[in-house]
Amino acid sequence: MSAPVYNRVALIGLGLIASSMFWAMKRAGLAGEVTGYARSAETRDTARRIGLCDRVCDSAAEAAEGADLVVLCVPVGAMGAVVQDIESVLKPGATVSDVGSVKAHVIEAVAPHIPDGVHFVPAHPLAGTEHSGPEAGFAELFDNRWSLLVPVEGTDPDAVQRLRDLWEGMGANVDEMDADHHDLVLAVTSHAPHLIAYTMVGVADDLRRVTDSEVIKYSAAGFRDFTRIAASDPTMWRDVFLTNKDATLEILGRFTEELFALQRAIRTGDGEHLHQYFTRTRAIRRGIIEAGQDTDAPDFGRAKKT
Ligand SMILES: NC(=O)C1=CN([C@@H]2O[C@H](COP(=O)(O)OP(=O)(O)OC[C@H]3O[C@@H](n4cnc5c(N)ncnc54)[C@H](O)[C@@H]3O)[C@@H](O)[C@H]2O)C=CC1
Ligand SMILES: O=C(O)C(=O)Cc1ccc(O)cc1
Repeated sequence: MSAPVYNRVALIGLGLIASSMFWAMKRAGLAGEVTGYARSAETRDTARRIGLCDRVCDSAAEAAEGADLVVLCVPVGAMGAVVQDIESVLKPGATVSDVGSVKAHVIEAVAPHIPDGVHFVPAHPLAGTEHSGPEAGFAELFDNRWSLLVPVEGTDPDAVQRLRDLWEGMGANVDEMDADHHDLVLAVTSHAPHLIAYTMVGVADDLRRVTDSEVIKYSAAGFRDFTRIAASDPTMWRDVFLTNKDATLEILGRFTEELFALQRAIRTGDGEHLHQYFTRTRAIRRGIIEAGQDTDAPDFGRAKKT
């Protein structure tokens, strides 16, 4: 057990990430008391029933009042509204953080509502599953995964270090990045791939009407991964695409160009083009493995502990 990093932590939005944070903090004794708030009474009841949070509150302000760390764990599009509910109760010296999958938009929506004397340190754990809600979380979710901190310029280094201590205590490896770079990297590694998975499952579903259940019955591993990813929470992913619009469109534009080139190679029988392309992508995968950065799970973001 470590010494607590924060005496009081408030989790706003009790879904997969908040519940995993709660169990991970408890596992390592990182917080004295953890309060929680969820918008729906049903989620709050579930949280109370399963012992998620030391105290489940009926408003975000009640949960955040007196907290040393408040973590916004709601969909990216809801962050701005949630911080407005709590801004008047934030304690001087407290830190506000978030776990949103997009950073520039969250900073734009949240930073104007952070009172003087309160620190704001945005974060993003690169770990998740296709499941959501208060019962989806588990203490090991962040073990040996990256968590990215995205502090705005001029942020108190002690506040950043303390949040780093918390994430490391929850098992994660921590790096710092600026918001625009984060959003571009995530568009390539997470956001565009999710959109492609959604599309591929939609296409297969259309086809299923013709081929009956064969598409699912005989699906190989690649397609199974697509169906897992495409089962992710619709609200969360709608918000990701609407708030990381420019970077996602940039990557999708490049993707479409390459796809058209491959499509043309197939149509014209240009085996040389296909072979060269696949040789290049195979070398990339092998390079990743040799560098010790392999993902050893079908999901995303595992990093080698150094
Ligand atoms: N699911 C994943 O794999 C990952 C998600 N994230 C980010 O973490 C955040 C939370 O995601 P999850 O825990 O997966 O979601 P979730 O769907 O499991 O939980 C979200 C919670 O926020 C609540 N909520 C929704 N709108 C709200 C509002 N307007 N006001 C108050 N509460 C509201 C929901 O009722 C629910 O309790 C999102 O910003 C997401 O982008 C980050 C890393 C991985
Ligand atoms: O389950 C998967 O494959 C993921 O990609 C999990 C995930 C989803 C969203 C994030 O912002 C970070 C990680």
